[in-house]
Amino acid sequence: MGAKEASKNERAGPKSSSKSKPLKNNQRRTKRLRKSSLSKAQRNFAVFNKDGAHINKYENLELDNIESEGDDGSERTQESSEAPTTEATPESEEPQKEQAQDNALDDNQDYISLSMSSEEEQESEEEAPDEAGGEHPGGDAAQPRTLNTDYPWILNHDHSKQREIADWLTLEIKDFVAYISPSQEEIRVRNSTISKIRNAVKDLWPDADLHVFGSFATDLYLPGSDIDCVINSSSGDKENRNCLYSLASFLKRRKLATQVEVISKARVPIIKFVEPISQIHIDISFERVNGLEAARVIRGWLKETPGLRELVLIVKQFLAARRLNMVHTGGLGGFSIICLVYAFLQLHPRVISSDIDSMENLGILLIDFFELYGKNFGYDHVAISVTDSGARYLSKELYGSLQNPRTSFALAIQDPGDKDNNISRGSFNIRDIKKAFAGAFDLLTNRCFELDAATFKDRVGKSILGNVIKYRGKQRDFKDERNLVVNKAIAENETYHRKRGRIVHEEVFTDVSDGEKEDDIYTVEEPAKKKPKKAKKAKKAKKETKASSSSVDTLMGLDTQDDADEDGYDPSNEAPSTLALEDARSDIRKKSVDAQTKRDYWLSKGQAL
Ligand SMILES: Nc1ncnc2c1ncn2[C@@H]1O[C@H](COP(=O)(O)OP(=O)(O)OP(=O)(O)O)[C@@H](O)[C@H]1O
Ligand SMILES: [Mg+2]
Repeated sequence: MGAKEASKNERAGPKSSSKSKPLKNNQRRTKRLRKSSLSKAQRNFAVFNKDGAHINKYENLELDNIESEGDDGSERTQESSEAPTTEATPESEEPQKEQAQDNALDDNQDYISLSMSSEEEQESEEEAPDEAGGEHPGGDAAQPRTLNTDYPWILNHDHSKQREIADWLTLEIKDFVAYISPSQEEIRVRNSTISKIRNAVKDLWPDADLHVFGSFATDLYLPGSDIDCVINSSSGDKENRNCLYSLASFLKRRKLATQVEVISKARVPIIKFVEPISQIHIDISFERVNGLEAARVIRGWLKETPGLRELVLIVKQFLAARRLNMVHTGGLGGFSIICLVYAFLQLHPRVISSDIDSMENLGILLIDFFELYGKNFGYDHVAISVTDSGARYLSKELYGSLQNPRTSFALAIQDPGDKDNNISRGSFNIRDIKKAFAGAFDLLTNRCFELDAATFKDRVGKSILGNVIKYRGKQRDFKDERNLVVNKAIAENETYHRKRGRIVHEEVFTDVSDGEKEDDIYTVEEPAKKKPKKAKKAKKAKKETKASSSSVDTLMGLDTQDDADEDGYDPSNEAPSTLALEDARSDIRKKSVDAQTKRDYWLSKGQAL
């Protein structure tokens, strides 16, 4: 079956006659769960819990050991080619298939298996003690593994007495986020790591400065996340092969870098290395400002969007645990995850109409997120646009630059900093990502119904979130100490933007260093012969194609007659140039809210059953 055909079937949604009976039961359960969350009335789901479909598919799986990639401690400098940006070949999909088989999931192709979650976890052999004395989800006492090691966030945090199962899941999400949020020490280590590298960079190139962007500059990092940096200089000439190698060997000589890789031929040339004291992975790119601008935009989103940080961290961990977070293997990178969750919250009918408070309904929202992007989203036709002031759906037909030339079944997210850039174009393994989301929806809802039907006694020590996420690694405290230590990456990014006032793309150099210097003596490597700087590629002129007659339902992948739009609003009829205007955008969102409220389209589609 071709990608498009498969996708059409997938988009048929819950009303498709091909849906099996258990799935219908499952959908009914979900709807009830939502009602439960909204009305806060106690409901009994036991009647839906008789088909055994709730059994946790992960429970009997042995944890697979990550084969460490280049962690032999040896330093290496290697030339890597550009990461693939097109759809997966059958060969490139093979490792994940093998992994799925290793995990005995071959009888359950809907789910993507769990694996170890982060670099930090690869190194840790420690097992968290079973302080809560709880059982593994499902309560199989014969499990050979130490209990609770996969979901340590429930230690001493028992929510099993919650009347509403959805509230239990919300509280677990908050616990998970507190569990993996950084301690003072972790923030200090990141700060000092960056200071050391910045000082070294300034020693090597006095006209340059190092800035941090990515998850450290947005507070969206997991304990094992890398730090993304960029070096900008007043001469603007550091993005070339010679400079990359000079910096790599300079950092090695100063013992600031091990496991060094120079990737000079990629679209965005970088050097990658591990800082030996902190063991943090660092990526350094050169002479560009878009990441610094994106960090500011994302922090703005975080301020105005309750629940965004929580859901992003959960989805990040969810994908990391399945190795679906690495763009070079077709996974979904951190930036794409942020945009997906932001768009989801910005366009969620009940969030934008203030029907629900996001922070009090994280559980329901997580389930909705998995349902939307796992089951209902129309990947073939819909692109996602996120800007510094909101999100909207675009018709792919209107935005040719966001389309994948090889397949229509691809995630398309418009870069907030460049409307012609699809930031998720490298995520060619969207099929597995979608499957993983769909599987998580089923597992989470089934788990909710199972526990709702259980006695309070039987619930003790159980986890809902643990059905889809695990976290293994050094045991952590539940300390979110971000308010106790300044995150220097954020402070410096704010300074950067204050100094610049606004980003001028031609002038990328802004010095925000605090004057810290290292005293040690070093030898600056003689720079290799300079090559003429490559002329920057001119942006491709993109012609937006004619407006199509796609309806909101088509865009949402809910193209059914019953869901026909009552108010006739069709965003695809809006001229893209108009859509880009601030006023028009808020107008569109308003219209969109009305349409969504009237038809309550994807969220409430099942409540009709
Ligand atoms: N495809 C892309 N197009 C443009 N910019 C990108 C793209 N991918 C990443 N970036 C830039 O790099 C930054 C870091 O991206 P990354 O995917 O590492 O996310 P992250 O928030 O740092 O997550 P993680 O903690 O997983 O590393 C983004 O904030 C963005 O500025
Ligand atoms: Mg990053």
